[in-house]
Amino acid sequence: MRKPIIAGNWKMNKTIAEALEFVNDVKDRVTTTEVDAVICAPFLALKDLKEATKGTNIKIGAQNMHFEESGAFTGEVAPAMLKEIGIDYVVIGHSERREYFNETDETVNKKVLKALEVGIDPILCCGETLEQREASQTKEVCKVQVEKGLENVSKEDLAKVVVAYEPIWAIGTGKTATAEDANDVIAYIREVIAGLYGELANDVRIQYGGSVKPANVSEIMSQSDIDGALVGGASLAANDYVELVNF
Ligand SMILES: O=C[C@H](O)COP(=O)(O)O
Repeated sequence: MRKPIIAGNWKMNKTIAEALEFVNDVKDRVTTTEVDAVICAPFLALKDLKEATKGTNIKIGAQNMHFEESGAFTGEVAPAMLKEIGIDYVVIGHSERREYFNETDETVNKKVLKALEVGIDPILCCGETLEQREASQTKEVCKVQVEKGLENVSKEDLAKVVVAYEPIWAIGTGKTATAEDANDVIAYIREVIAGLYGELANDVRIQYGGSVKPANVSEIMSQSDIDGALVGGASLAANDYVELVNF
């Protein structure tokens, strides 16, 4: 049985003060232990958020990290720096990072491997553009991104990886893939993982992301292969986050 995982991805939103106000508002309302409730926040707020959520059911994730351990990489954050403050998850290869910060399948793979090595669970993102969808390339694009992202991940580590399927055209646009469409692609992604790891693919949690909100989360979560959601915009409002997690 795969434990559902609902992760808010705040992107470049919320100061430390705003982040703390948010968790203080939601922490007593995120009581379920049947769902992994995660907040992926900007780097600066992570340490304070970890402290503020101690003893609660909320887990904290970063939105990126470098794959090198240390060195001359101005402006970057190393895996051990996140591990030191107890970060639980790290989003890797979000489409915004691929588009605006030149992330490639190769760097994504290096980051996935490094996260696993230091003991942080990676959320590996994949998804197609509108152009690719219209050219019926959705599955092929996801296949390549997932296969390359998982290269050299051991069987033992596989279940620590969360995959997030986010069709780019559905991110922040208000357009959602139908729950059935999303499930179809996610079931296909599971087949791709099964092609690499056999039955262990059944232990991998795969999220859907793209305009998920309280009004559509239960329909999305009722699908057979969808194990969670990676939520941008709607995760910024405390009441919405609580509703999402308690879908
Ligand atoms: O990481 C989250 C996704 O990019 C979805 O963002 P959204 O919920 O604002 O569409």
